[in-house]
Amino acid sequence: MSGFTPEASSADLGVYGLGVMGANLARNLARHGHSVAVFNRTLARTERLMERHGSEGDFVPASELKDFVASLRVPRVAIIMVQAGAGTEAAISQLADLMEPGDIIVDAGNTLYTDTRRREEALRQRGIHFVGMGVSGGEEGALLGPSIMPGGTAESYRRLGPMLESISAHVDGMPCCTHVGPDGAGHFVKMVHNGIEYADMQLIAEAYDLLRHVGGLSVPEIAEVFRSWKDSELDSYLIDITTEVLSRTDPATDEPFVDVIVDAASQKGTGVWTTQTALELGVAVPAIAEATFARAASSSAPVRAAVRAAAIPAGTTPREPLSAQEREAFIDSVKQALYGSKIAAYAQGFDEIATASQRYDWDINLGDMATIWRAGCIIRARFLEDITRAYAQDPALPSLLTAPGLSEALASALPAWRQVVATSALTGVPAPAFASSLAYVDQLRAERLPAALIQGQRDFFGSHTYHRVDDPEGVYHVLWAEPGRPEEKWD
Ligand SMILES: NC(=O)C1=CN([C@@H]2O[C@H](COP(=O)(O)OP(=O)(O)OC[C@H]3O[C@@H](n4cnc5c(N)ncnc54)[C@H](OP(=O)(O)O)[C@@H]3O)[C@@H](O)[C@H]2O)C=CC1
Ligand SMILES: O=C(CO)[C@H](O)[C@H](O)COP(=O)(O)O
Repeated sequence: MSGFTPEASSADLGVYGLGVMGANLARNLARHGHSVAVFNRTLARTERLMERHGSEGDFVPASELKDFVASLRVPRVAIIMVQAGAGTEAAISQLADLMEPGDIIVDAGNTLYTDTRRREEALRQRGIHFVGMGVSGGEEGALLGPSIMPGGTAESYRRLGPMLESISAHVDGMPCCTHVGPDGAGHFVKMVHNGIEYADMQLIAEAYDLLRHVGGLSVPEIAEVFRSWKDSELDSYLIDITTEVLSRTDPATDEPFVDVIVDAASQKGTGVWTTQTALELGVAVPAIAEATFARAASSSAPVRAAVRAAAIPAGTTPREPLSAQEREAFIDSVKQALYGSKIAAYAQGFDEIATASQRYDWDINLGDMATIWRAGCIIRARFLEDITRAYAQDPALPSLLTAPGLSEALASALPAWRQVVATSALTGVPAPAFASSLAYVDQLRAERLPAALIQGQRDFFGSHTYHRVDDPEGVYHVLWAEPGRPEEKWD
């Protein structure tokens, strides 16, 4: 039986959890010259890392957690990269019992920011810095340079920052890592990153579906369309990987690979958290919510089967093959609808971050968030350069929809976008995220909303009161049950 007993105080920092992300994060740190203590609950993973990659740098493996902690130089830094929920809770509590005031525990997994706030406060009472840190980039990003979003104290960032910035992705020499803000700010921003990721993926999937079922394109043709969008404002990692997935043929059946995958999208929770949190904060994120609901709807197999069996008719417009000219025009319209929807989805995500930053006094720099998402992470895209520029010009931008450049792009996309949403409704090829993103823009640009009627209804049934346009601060109520229905002004 093998076992590792490391030398005391021999490692710069440690990684606890050597699964997909943890192992690659540890390798990335070691490859950048840091001596990295490594520990995993199941020893086999530590052994595998050492066997396969032990020569890549200065690893300090430990079989026992107490030896792992003892191997860290003071003040100790331990990065946890384990399953969210009970696994993370267990790892934090075990580490905290072995650490001392001044030490730093980093939770680098996807964790709900309210848990991070709670843990940060509890560990602060014990003098231990707790850092909730978002990491994005998947398996490859963790190894070659992720986007890193650390929260916690400024003091902990002074110790962590240089190590994290050394292993993050870089754009024009700038690291895709910055101190996001105190306590749960880092995990909050990672959560919204994932919410935007859900929306972006759903929008791309809707574009694919419309091109296939309305445009009549074959899967390889759609792959070529996506490939050509790389030379446009839509250039992004998610478009790249979509092209790869659509270009694959299943070797067993010779069918397009996408046709052999069960059409039920899974989720691990970050889209739900982003949507729930937006509801709690009172921020509208319909594209993110719609993307999350679309995954749920796709996975409701019995409900889908029952409704399919009910033979509810499809759209009323006959789906005749488009002429070559119509096809090209439709492809361009879908492209514009995708870009317009994407701007709307990012605007929603940034709005959610801005609202939380105010609520929790985090002072998050939105321009910095766009900057660190330009490379390394799943939502990396050319378009993030525009967002970075927009916040550089006006850090207090009320909405990305109003940013110079983006508002013009939105305006120019709108006619085609409306056509695409109308076509989706008429043909019955669903495009919920395209439609809700469009409705979001239309709501925000409207001079008057029917919300006034809702206020009237609320006042009628529940005396919930309303404000008048000629006295916006005053509180009014109509005595609906009394003759003549007089209006009262309340103090
Ligand atoms: N995969 C991805 O693309 C990304 C994942 N993340 C986040 O990173 C974290 C790790 O994910 P990933 O590497 O994919 O997961 P894996 O499933 O590959 O690895 C899970 C790790 O968690 C450990 N673990 C589980 N339960 C416990 C426990 N009770 N006590 C101690 N250790 C435990 C496992 O140890 P053992 O070997 O003993 O089972 C293993 O090391 C998650 O929070 C995830 O959300 C973040 C960004 C991207
Ligand atoms: O954090 C990530 C990417 O940024 C993880 O890959 C996460 O698991 C993605 O979410 P889901 O599994 O719900 O699609």
